[in-house]
Amino acid sequence: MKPIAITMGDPAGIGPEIVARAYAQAPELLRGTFVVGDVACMRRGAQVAAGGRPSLAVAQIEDIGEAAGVPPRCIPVLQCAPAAGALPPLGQVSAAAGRLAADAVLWAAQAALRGEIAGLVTAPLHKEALSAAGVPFPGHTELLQAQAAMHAGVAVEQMPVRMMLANDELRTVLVSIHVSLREALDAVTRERVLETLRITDRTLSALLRRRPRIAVAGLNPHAGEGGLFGREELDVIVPAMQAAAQDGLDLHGPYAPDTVFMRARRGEFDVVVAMYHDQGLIPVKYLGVEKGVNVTLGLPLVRTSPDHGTAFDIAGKGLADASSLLEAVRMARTLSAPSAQA
Ligand SMILES: NC(=O)c1ccc[n+]([C@@H]2O[C@H](COP(=O)([O-])OP(=O)(O)OC[C@H]3O[C@@H](n4cnc5c(N)ncnc54)[C@H](O)[C@@H]3O)[C@@H](O)[C@H]2O)c1
Ligand SMILES: N[C@H](C(=O)O)[C@H](O)COP(=O)(O)O
Repeated sequence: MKPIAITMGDPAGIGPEIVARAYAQAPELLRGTFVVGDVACMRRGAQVAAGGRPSLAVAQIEDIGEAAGVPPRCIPVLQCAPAAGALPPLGQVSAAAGRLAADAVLWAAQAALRGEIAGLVTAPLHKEALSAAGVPFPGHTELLQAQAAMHAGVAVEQMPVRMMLANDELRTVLVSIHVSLREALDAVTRERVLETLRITDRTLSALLRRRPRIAVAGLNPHAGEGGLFGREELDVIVPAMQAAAQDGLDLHGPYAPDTVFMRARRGEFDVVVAMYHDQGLIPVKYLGVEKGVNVTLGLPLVRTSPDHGTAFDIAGKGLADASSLLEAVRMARTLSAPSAQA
């Protein structure tokens, strides 16, 4: 079994401390993983996670093969880029921290695309810090899409990906992600909705080993109420669903966005396709940021992440919960099992 890489995230945030806490809380689950990032930042994270007790040791490894030889209760860390000159201050946006976070993700993406690791679990990075570091992508999803497209020698448009957020009760897949709400409305096109339905069906069929029951949220209040409150359902979403239904997809809706998540949570559907970022993510995060996992669908590699961000307000205070990161590791293991490959 190939190892899973855990990227450290933005070192000014809670990334390093939740990674260290995960190794302390769940050593069995973390067996066969290693961290990609900065050794000094991870040592600081391990001390924060220990909260005054002796912290786990951080063992610097030089290559992937060394991870398995690290003694128990040590965190294997691969220094993927030159070490940070000074530790980035906690809780602040900085280009230096954004650069360290990006370097780890780029390293792990390349390793995954070369087939050297089973997948990557990404601790949260800060999008403003990423931008300050000159990285031309808003988040992991777009960065990984670009890396995968380059690796495959195709244009980014030919490597369509989608964000899924999932917990035990609810899954949602988004038609668009890191764009303004105005742009998100323009992104509700027949082609994008159809592509989202197809990616959702393909990935969840592999995961569930049966066709998923896909509910589609409308865009407008009450899913347009027959055209009274907007026509996107009639003109865009239904035609996309009709095209997808020709391939046998199990589709339902479009339903009123304010009740479709409740219905899915009760078990009526396996997943809800949401028309934009907040429509889909609020219901999942509201159930608890400690439960959700972010999965990028459509990539030729496994990538999962906690559903929360860098939490600058609590970074370094020892308050951060590692549960979502642990769920992300569990999900990465499930998805990297041969039976789950789409
Ligand atoms: N996977 C990722 O890389 C990822 C995911 C979401 C957000 N982000 C980024 O993180 C940055 C900050 O985002 P935000 O402030 O909107 O959301 P956030 O999730 O960082 O914080 C929201 C609230 O939840 C709390 N919180 C978050 N994670 C927690 C944890 N593990 N334990 C305890 N409390 C926790 C925070 O303290 C804060 O009060 C932004 O740049 C955003 O884009 C990154
Ligand atoms: N949209 C995600 C969320 O709000 O949880 C988050 O920004 C992470 O995005 P990436 O996985 O692309 O970094």
